[in-house]
Amino acid sequence: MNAHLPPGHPPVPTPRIGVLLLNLGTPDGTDYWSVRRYLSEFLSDPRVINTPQLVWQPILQGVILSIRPQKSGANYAKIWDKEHNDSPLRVITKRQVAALQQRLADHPEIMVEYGMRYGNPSTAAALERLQKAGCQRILLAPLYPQYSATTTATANDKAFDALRTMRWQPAVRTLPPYFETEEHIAALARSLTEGLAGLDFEPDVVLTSYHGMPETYLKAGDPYHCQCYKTTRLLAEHLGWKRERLMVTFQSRFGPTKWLQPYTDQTLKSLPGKGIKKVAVMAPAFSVDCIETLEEISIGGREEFEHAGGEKFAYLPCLNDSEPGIDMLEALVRHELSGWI
Ligand SMILES: C=CC1=C(C)c2cc3[nH]c(cc4nc(cc5[nH]c(cc1n2)c(C)c5CCC(=O)O)C(CCC(=O)O)=C4C)c(C)c3C=C
Ligand SMILES: [Fe+2]
Ligand SMILES: [Fe+2]
Repeated sequence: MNAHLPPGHPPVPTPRIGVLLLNLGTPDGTDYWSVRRYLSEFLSDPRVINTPQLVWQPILQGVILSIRPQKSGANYAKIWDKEHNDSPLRVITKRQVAALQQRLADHPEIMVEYGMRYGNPSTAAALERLQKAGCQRILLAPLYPQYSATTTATANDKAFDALRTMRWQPAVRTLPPYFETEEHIAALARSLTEGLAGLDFEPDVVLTSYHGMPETYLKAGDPYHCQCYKTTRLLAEHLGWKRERLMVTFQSRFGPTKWLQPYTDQTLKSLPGKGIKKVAVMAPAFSVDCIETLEEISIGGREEFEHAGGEKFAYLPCLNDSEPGIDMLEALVRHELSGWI
């Protein structure tokens, strides 16, 4: 095609279609400065922290970023992927990209990439790669099943910020929240059933532990809370379980304000006293295992539960690049690309 271009004309790539998996991001290392850089970018996002920047930045840059990177860095070190010397969130996301690219092999024009909202690889760099490779149509796929302004919206915002600067801007679509889709619920059900089959005990209850958020965000209209409860209800219905076999809790509290309740840590501490001594925990707000699941729940939650008298504890991994997880991603992506492929 380029053979007919006049001298000096920029090359014209063959048109392709991009699928950009978007996730939250993670530090480049477990050292103080890597974690500080990441947390500073993350916690400076007004979609995440609603306090006016004039008030918030001195608190963040002064108090929080003096202490938290050390504590978080030590926690990241507990779960760091030694083989790849990288964060599990990035390692698993890369595997999702490779698996999805393979599943879409019947469409060689599709190019799958990933970008992070905070840290590396940035959303802007990923979009530039896609655009340079000739992707004139791009599906932005924030990998958060439940919508929240603190996750889905800010991931899309970041992508749109980058698109604003492009002379040849691709057409874009965004993946809607997929918490209630048949594909998502079926994937969770399969993953849960397979996870339970691998245990040497039958849990009295399964906790569906969702990342929390300040209660004020719910009151301001963020639908995340309701979408979490609906995910669990649909999962119970799909499995034919009594709803009480699944509990909804919220984890990863940050700061002194009231967050969505019931809290996962307090629930785990209280269950043994109520005679519930065997539990399994899954985390359906996370598409990929990360510090919040591998450290906070699988290590910390287990300790809290056992310390309170719990006898059996299992953490069931996220969908990650498992077969049910990639089946789901493939189906969601093919659906969203309809008319383009
Ligand atoms: C006000 C603070 C936070 C809100 C609101 C929030 C929402 C939210 N987050 C996720 C998914 C992830 N969060 C992760 C880490 C993380 N989250 C917060 C704070 C808020 N999250 C902090 C401070 C951190 C950093 C870790 C730490 O210092 O303890 C991650 C994991 C990143 C990793 O590197 O492994 C994910 C994923 C969701 C779904 C969500 C929705 C309400
Ligand atoms: Fe978070
Ligand atoms: Fe609600």
